[in-house]
Order: sequence, then structure tokens, then C-alpha cells
Amino acid sequence: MNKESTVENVRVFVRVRPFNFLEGNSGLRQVVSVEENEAVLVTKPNTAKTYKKSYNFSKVFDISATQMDVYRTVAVPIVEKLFEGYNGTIFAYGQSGTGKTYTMIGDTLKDPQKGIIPNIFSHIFSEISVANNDMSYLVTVTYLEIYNEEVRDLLADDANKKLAIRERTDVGVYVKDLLGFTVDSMESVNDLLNRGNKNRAIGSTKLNALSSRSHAILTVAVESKNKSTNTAKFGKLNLVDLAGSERVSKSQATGERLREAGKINLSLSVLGNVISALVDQSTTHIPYRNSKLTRLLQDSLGGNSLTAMVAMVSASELDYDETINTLMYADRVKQVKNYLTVNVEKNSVIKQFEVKIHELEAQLNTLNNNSKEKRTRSKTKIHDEQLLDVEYQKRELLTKINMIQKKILVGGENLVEKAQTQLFLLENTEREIQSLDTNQKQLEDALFLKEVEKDLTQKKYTSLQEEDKELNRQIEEAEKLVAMETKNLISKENGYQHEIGILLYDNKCLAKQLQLVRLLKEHCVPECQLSKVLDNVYWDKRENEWRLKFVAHSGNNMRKKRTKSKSASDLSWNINKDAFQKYKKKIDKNRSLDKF
Ligand SMILES: Nc1ncnc2c1ncn2[C@@H]1O[C@H](COP(=O)(O)OP(=O)(O)OP(=O)(O)O)[C@@H](O)[C@H]1O
Repeated sequence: MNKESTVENVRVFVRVRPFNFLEGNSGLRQVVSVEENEAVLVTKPNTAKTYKKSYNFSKVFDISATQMDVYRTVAVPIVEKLFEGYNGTIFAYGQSGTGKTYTMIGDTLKDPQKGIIPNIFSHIFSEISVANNDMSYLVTVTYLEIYNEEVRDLLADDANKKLAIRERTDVGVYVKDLLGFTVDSMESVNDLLNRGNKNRAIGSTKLNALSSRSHAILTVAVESKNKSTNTAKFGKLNLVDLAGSERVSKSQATGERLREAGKINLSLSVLGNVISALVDQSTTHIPYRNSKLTRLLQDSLGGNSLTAMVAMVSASELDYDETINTLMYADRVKQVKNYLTVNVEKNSVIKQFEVKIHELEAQLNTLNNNSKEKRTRSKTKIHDEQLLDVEYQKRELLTKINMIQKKILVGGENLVEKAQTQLFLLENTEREIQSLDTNQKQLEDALFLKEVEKDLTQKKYTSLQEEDKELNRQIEEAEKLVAMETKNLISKENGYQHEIGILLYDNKCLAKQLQLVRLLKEHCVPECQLSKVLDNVYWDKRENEWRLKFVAHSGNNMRKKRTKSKSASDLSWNINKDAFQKYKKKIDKNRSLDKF
């Protein structure tokens, strides 16, 4: 594989042939249906249980597909690549009588019935007619058949002559002595096609009254040269109408037909082996050499070629087994990979032709000069004869120059009948419109996606806004809650402070009472005097001490000493009677004042 190669799988298409007159009138059931243009569904006939098998392909053409539908999908992309310098192959495969020749050739004279091959030439000439006149082209055709494993030139005078296959490192595999014809018009193409088709081996069998008994390969080569850059490209397109596989029991072939059928089936099975080997990753040997067909199609399968296969099937229940075989075969071909590279033409034939034209023109100039000289001097008979000879040589040279020049097609030249060009230009416009439609569809899809995205963003935005609103609401609520809690807390704190105040007050009272108890204890107030003392004791707020009523301040020996802390000898006392009674009870109960 070349570094710059593009890997492309073989594109596989399926075409379902409509019922022919006999099939249509014999009450046969159709067992083949097409799903979504991409899958073939085959229903097994005569079984209690419905058994359906589905196969997927690049595209499936149902019975209503026209020749142009097939051409547009299968061939157009390949022909376009041909002009870019790529090789291509289109081959039709299938059971005998399923429409291979109809699809590849069709009726070369009736427009709607024209098959891929005549349409390809119209397409090529149309492309040239709209090309820049800086471009020159050379379109060459070869047409051969492989009949009973022998290669024959369908365009040669002796079409029965066996030709040999050769291989050269610079050109690859080729057929020795195969004639190549340049074409410059649909007329010249039709002449060649008719000549070749007439020479093709055809025989009648039960499956097809005009059954092709050979594989036919028509090769069209397009060389294009750019005058400004002086570079040339070369693309080669193989158009292969394979002989049909056949069950001898069905074709009822005998004698010559039987021998042909054997060879046809053998070469098709070699083709199958090549395909299997190409698909099987573990196989390194590809048996191309096992048949002439695979040898000649070496580049088309696993090589440098953009390849398409059209697998033909019959819709009839009678052909169920063959249809399944064809679809399985086609399914395997899908996996074959090709490696495409642009062919840059080193031995450009156009360039060689141009050199030849220059040489001939130089010879012509010399002859012209000579004849002028001779004319001025010539007065004799010999001279006249010489002049005639020169004129004859000049005419020969001119014919040669014209012949070569005619082969080279110049961009912008009208090579197809106007109607044909218009048809193809129309096709192109249709394709362009289709591609515009596709672009518009893509733009519309993209726009729709953007709208959806915008919508989503808006929704998201709205939901964000809502989320924001909700959060604000929650914050507000939380703030309210916090404010309420703070209020509660403050009121609780106030409550606590009130309680603390009460406690402090209680504590103060208790301290006072404790002081009184200590005083009573220190001064050993007897129990009988206790109520008397208690009746006359009071708390001096100013001095912050207990005092006895009616005791003079001066010399009052009960007055406490002024110390920082209250000492046990403080004798100024006042007392809350109830509180004291309460504590007295406790004193009594504990019998010890020390506990306080
Ligand atoms: N899509 C189609 N629409 C109308 N007629 C068709 C179609 N396909 C095939 N036919 C007709 O069916 C008949 C058999 O077709 P054809 O000769 O192309 O088959 P084949 O596959 O080439 O057979 P063989 O392998 O024996 O050469 C022909 O009369 C052809 O015109």
C-alpha cells in the first residue's frame, strides 16, 4: 500500500429484477423485498414458519429502479474520480438471467434503456465538453472477453484469436496484442460497442434466451493533460459484465453450454476464493493467478481501484437459493478493501502525440520550403514529377497530423449530440441541486439544533432565574428565621438575665443569710435568745452589713472591723426573717452550721 493511498471498501449494490412475462403469468410469489433502500429482505418459500433474512448494502434498487437511477448512484462517483486520475471498476454479478447485461449495457440506442457503459461515455464526453480549453484528453477503449478460460479481443478482426496475459513491473498485468481504440464521439463508441457485443459468445439456455457465456471486460482509459502545468493524469475504468452463475439442473445446459457453464462456475468460484482470501486477515496468499478473470481484475479487488459491484437477484420464489447465495457472496465483497492512489502519467500518450505532431509539422515545413525552391527553378518534366511527389508527401503528413490531432480531445469541444450533453448537464444540475438541497437540509438541521440549543439555554436561563428567585426566597426566609431566632435569643437572653438577676439576688440574700448565720454562730447566740435577736436585726444597705436595732453606733462593740473582705467577727447585722427561718430549719436539720 502506497503512503498516500486512500483506503476504500468495495461498494456493493443490489438490483432486483422485475418479473418477466413468464414469471408474471405463472402465479409465482415474490420473496424479495427492499427495506429503506438499503436492505434486502428474503422470505423462505414453502415453510410453515416465516424465515426472513436481511442483508444491508450501500443501496438496494427495487424493481422500479430505472437505468439512470442505477447509473447515478453506482457510476457517477467513479467517473468523477476517473477524471482526477483514479482507477475504477464496476462489475455486475449474479445468477444467469437476472439482468447483468441489461444493467451494464442495456439498449445502446434507446435512451431510458441505456445501461452503465453507454451512459459512461456520454458522461465522459459531457465532462470534456464543459472543461477548460487548457485541458486535452485522450479516451481509449479496449474490449475483451474470457470465454472458456481464454482471452479474446472483441474488437479485433479475428475475435477468436487467443490472447496471452502478461505482467510487467511498469505496467502491471496486461493482455498482449489487445487493441486499443481512441474514441471521440458517441458514434465511434456505439460502433465499437456493437462490434464487440456482436463478437461476444452468447448462447440460449432455459434461464436466458440470450445468455452471455463469457465474462466481458470493457476498459475505458482517460488521460487528461493540463497545458498550463504540462502535467498529465490517467484513470482506467474496468466495466465488467460477468457470465451468470447457473445451476445446470435449472439451465438444462448440455454439450457446449454445459462445458461453458462448468468454466463459468469455476472462474466465479475462484473469484469467490480471492474475495474470501482478501477478507480473511490471516491469509497472506491471494489466489489471483488461479483464473484469467481474477488475474485481470487483480487491481480491482484489493488493489488501486475504486470498485463497485452490482449484485443482481431475481425476486421469484423459484430462485430463492440462488438469491441467498448471491447476497452472501455480495455481503463478503463489502469487506474487501482497496487502496486508491492518483496515477500521475509519466509516459503521457498525449505528450508523445504532441511530439509526433511537432515532428510531422517540421517535416511539412521542410517540404513546403523545398517545394517553393523547386517551383522557382523547375521547368523540366523531372522537376514536375518531383513536385507532385512532394505534394503527395505533404498530404500524407497532413492526414497523419489530422489523425493524431483528432484523437486528442480539447476541453470545451462538443463531442456528444446536443441532446445527450443536455441530458448529462441536466443530470449534473440535478445533482448540484440535490447537493444544494442536502446543504440546505444540513443548514436547516444545524439551525434547528441551534434553536433547540437556544431553547434549552433559555429554559436553563429561566430555570436559573427561577432557581435564583427560589434561593432569594429561601435566603429571605432564612433571614426572617435568623431575625426571629435572634429576637428569641435576645428575649431568652433577657429572660436568662432576669433569671440571672433573680439568682444573683437569691445569691445575695443567701450570702447575707450566711453572714448572719456565721455572726450568730460566732457570737454564740443561745437558742432562747435567737428569736429576740432575729426580731431586732436589720441589714444596713449603706454599710452592707447586719445591725442590731437600738445599738448606738459609737462604741458599738458589735460593729465589724473595716476589712476588705467580710470577716467572721462582723457584728452589724440585719436579717430577712422568713429566709432566716428557712435556713435555721436547715441548720437544725444538719446540726452543723459549718455546712453553710
Ligand atoms: N431491470 C430490468 N428491467 C427490465 N428487464 C430486465 C431487467 N433486468 C433484466 N431484464 C431482462 O431480463 C432478461 C435477462 O437479462 P440479462 O440478459 O441482462 O441477464 P444476465 O444476468 O446478463 O444473464 P446471463 O448471465 O445469462 O447473461 C433480458 O431480457 C433483460 O432485458
